[in-house]
Amino acid sequence: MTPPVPAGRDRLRIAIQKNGRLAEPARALLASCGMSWRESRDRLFCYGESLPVDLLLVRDDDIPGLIADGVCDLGIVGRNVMAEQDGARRASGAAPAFREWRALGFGDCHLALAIPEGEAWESPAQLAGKRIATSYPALLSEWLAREGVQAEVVLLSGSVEIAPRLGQADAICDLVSSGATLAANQLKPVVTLFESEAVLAGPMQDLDAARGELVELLLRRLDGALRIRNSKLLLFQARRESLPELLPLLPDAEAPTVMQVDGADRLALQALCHGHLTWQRLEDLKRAGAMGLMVLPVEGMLA
Ligand SMILES: Nc1ncnc2c1ncn2[C@@H]1O[C@H](COP(=O)(O)OP(=O)(O)OP(=O)(O)O)[C@@H](O)[C@H]1O
Ligand SMILES: O=P(O)(O)OC[C@H]1O[C@H](OP(=O)(O)OP(=O)(O)O)[C@H](O)[C@@H]1O
Ligand SMILES: [Mg+2]
Repeated sequence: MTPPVPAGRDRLRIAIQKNGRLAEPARALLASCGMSWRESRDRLFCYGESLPVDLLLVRDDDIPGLIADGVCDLGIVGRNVMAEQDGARRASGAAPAFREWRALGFGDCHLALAIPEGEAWESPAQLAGKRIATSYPALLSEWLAREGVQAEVVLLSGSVEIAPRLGQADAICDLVSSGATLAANQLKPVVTLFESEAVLAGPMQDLDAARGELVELLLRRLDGALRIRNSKLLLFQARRESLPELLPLLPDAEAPTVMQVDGADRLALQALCHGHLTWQRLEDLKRAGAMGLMVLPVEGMLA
């Protein structure tokens, strides 16, 4: 394994999930910012080749703590994990030690309270004295306190949805994405406690000067990558009189570039669209007078 760089290092270290849902998208996002790595044989540490930015491959639960301890500078982790650990620190009187630096737009899910399908839901008050199974005790306890409900929190590290069937709990509080796991366990969601996605997590304060510049470069590239993630460049020609009908069909476009085509009664237009360019929209544009429509992927962008 490549030896860890000693403290006071001028390289940047980013922790990402080793395996699991966020592992691949996190790597892909960093790679789209121009990073490449040499992997160690044990695949726990990746030495940055194109930039002095190394990766630490870990369990997602460890990422906020690694940032808090200064072992790594930044991390990519679910907002749910960060908020839970932040809540646990708050409950124990510890100061906040990490914060969300950027929302990354993948790993969407939410933390929901769910009860057996056959039961009626009226209000949180009906949970008084009940047992609720969860892997998110801090977030659940904070919600119960806000609602003024006293219930028993049953801590499980996984397979939470099965707890009611096993007689371990009366309700559950767990992550939901498609809702398939709840449905398969005859549970229904009744309250959303928390909305989550993957985030870039970092310390509360800015990084020291040596690594500050590297972080700025990284954030600049990351912001560019996030901005163009769903963006497409739209090219077409049109007659000037079609513009009033065409432009309202491009509400998500940055001010389109309009050029006169030499020797023709035509304009050439170029628009960077940030929303989804559906076939329907392209057909609407064609009907409104767009000619020779072309949709191009955007590879990179620096604001
Ligand atoms: N069903 C889901 N759909 C979408 N995103 C999810 C879903 N479940 C979890 N996530 C998000 O992905 C993150 C990682 O989920 P994963 O299941 O890979 O974690 P894990 O089993 O705790 O992994 P690790 O082995 O690293 O501890 C979660 O913390 C959450 O932010
Ligand atoms: O709404 P759905 O799309 O069904 O997703 C929700 C499920 O996904 C996660 O579990 P995961 O599959 O990661 O299993 P684990 O909890 O055992 O890690 C989460 O804990 C839920 O159980
Ligand atoms: Mg985990």
